[in-house]
Amino acid sequence: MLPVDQAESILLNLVHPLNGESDQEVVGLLTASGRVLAQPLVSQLDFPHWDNSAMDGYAVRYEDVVNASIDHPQELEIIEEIPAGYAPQCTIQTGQAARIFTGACLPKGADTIVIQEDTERLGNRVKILSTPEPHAFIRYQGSYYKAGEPLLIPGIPLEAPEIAVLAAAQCTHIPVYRRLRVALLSTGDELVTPDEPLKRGQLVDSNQYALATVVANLGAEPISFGIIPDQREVLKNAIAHAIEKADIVLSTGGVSVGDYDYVEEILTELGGTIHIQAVAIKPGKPLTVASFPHCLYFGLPGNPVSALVTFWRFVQPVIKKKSGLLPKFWQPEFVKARSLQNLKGGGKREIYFWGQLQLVKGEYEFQLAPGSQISGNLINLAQTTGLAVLPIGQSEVKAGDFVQVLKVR
Ligand SMILES: Nc1nc2c(c(=O)[nH]1)N[C@H]1C(S)=C(S)[C@@H](COP(=O)(O)OP(=O)(O)OC[C@H]3O[C@@H](n4cnc5c(N)ncnc54)[C@H](O)[C@@H]3O)O[C@H]1N2
Ligand code: MOO
Ligand SMILES: [Mg+2]
Repeated sequence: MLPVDQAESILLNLVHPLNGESDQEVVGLLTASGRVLAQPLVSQLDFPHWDNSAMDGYAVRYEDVVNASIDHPQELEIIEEIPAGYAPQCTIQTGQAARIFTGACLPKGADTIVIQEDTERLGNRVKILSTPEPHAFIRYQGSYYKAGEPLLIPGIPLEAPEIAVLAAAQCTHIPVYRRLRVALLSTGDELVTPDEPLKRGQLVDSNQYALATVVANLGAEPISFGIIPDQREVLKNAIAHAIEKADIVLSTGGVSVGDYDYVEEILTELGGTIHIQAVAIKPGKPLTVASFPHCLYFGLPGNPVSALVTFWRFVQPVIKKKSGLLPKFWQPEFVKARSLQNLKGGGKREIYFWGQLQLVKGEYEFQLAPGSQISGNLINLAQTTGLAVLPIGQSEVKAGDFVQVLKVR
């Protein structure tokens, strides 16, 4: 059995991220959400594009209002009104001001904005009732970003803030990495689909649906191969087909030591290189990983909790890294949390307990899912947001003590 951290580093070293040139496609602003930027973005626009006012008020020359106060108001002549979107025509001379609104261009000659709350309007004149700071409320051209500098770097996920930047930069054709194709297949003679009547001994294939969900949530494209019976040749054909179609294959079941556990043998027969056969993790020990020239194959254990735990711990960072994301976006996120229950360790495997991670008064707490923490029990897996980890050699975490927790959503 490989230690968890060794298995993780083997896996991450096997990942060849998508190529920013050959694996890119172009999407629009409204379809870019959740995608990963594939090329650096540079704008030819300064931000702000023009010197402009941050407030509704009057554009003035600072020297004209330097001694203004309620007792000694400074009176200026208003020579132009400048709403947002309008290009000012006049130059402000000594003794003059322009009426100006938020976002409107600063007129030539003016260097300061006086907010309208500090003024009194008298027809085409304005009394300035207090001295502003020099350059007050001016948003200078290029003060946020100068044309030609790097704006967005490849490998970042595109969400609302980045899409706002892309829109503002008039980038309407966005180069993103293509979606990863992730094939899913469930092995097992006992399995039926959720809409089939259950006969004695049968079980619904829940893994396929769980995995399709987590894969899609990562922005990849799940390709379902359905349920494959425990028949060597049928399974071999299905696996061969999946490897051909996908960047990553996730099968569940058939990786332990039972007579019908064929996955590893088939992977070897198909020319795969086996990198991992078992990991010292509970649940999830029989995790099997093989590589093919264009595909990475994960044989996840069949038990529903084992399948999801090994997905979260090993497959998720692999999918993220392969998708083109920068390391800070694919590295697993562990947090320190106060355990609300005793967690019992022991044995030869790193133990993953499932439950809820909640932030209480600035500190994480881990609430163990009640009921049986056994890999066949998917019922108490609902609402899992974190996995508390007990390393090998640690016999327990007492209620109230801290434990490392892997965030899973
Ligand atoms: N003698 C030993 N037996 C087992 C060992 C062992 O070391 N020695 N390891 C156990 C561990 S740990 C696990 S985990 C399982 C893994 O088994 P497989 O990956 O071979 O999976 P199966 O045997 O096919 O199924 C296990 C279990 O999961 C249910 N299952 C399978 N597929 C699905 C699915 N798509 N959706 C829902 N549930 C599924 C299946 O019915 C079985 O109950 O092996 C132990 N055995
Ligand atoms: O590894 Mo198994 O997943 O312990 O039940
Ligand atoms: Mg088995």
